[in-house]
Amino acid sequence: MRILVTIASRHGGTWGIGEVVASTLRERGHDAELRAPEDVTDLTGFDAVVLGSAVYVAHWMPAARDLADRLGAQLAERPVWLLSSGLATQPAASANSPHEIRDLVERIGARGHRSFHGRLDRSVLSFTERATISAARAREGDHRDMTAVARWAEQIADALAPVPA
Ligand SMILES: Cc1cc2nc3c(=O)[nH]c(=O)nc-3n(C[C@H](O)[C@H](O)[C@H](O)COP(=O)(O)O)c2cc1C
Repeated sequence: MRILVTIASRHGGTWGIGEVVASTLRERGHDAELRAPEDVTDLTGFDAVVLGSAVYVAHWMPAARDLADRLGAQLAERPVWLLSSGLATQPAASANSPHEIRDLVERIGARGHRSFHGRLDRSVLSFTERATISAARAREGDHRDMTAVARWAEQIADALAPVPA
């Protein structure tokens, strides 16, 4: 199947998660394309979509939210999986606007949503970002679990092409 993996990322950490999703889907025989949401204008030709975003100040990035708004009807016609990447240490239910994700899951009938730990490198942050993050107790470093990402992508690959009984 032809699968679009579209990921909003500011500093590249979530994009790297998207790369692992796309390469895992390819290893499982799918034709996966990785694109930034702002480069996606139409879903024609794609059989399924993985849409994801880094989380900043409790929200998905505008480019990912904008894609969900612009192409909501087309997303609703296809199998869609959502992913978020952030460093929130609170339980998922009290962090990162779970109601927004829940609304989106319902609106487009997404098959699922998965949160993955992200990456924080203070040296690449802007002055404003550093000021924002200093109030939070976010741990510096790369906390991405690419094995877990690949496993999740394998489940998507299998759901789209079930092994015949
Ligand atoms: C200014 C700033 C605000 C952030 N806000 C959140 C947040 O609200 N929730 C969260 O889980 N992670 C938050 N993070 C952590 C990022 O989501 C994490 O670093 C992520 O991996 C960044 O992805 P990117 O490299 O794709 O941009 C924040 C990071 C920064 C620098």
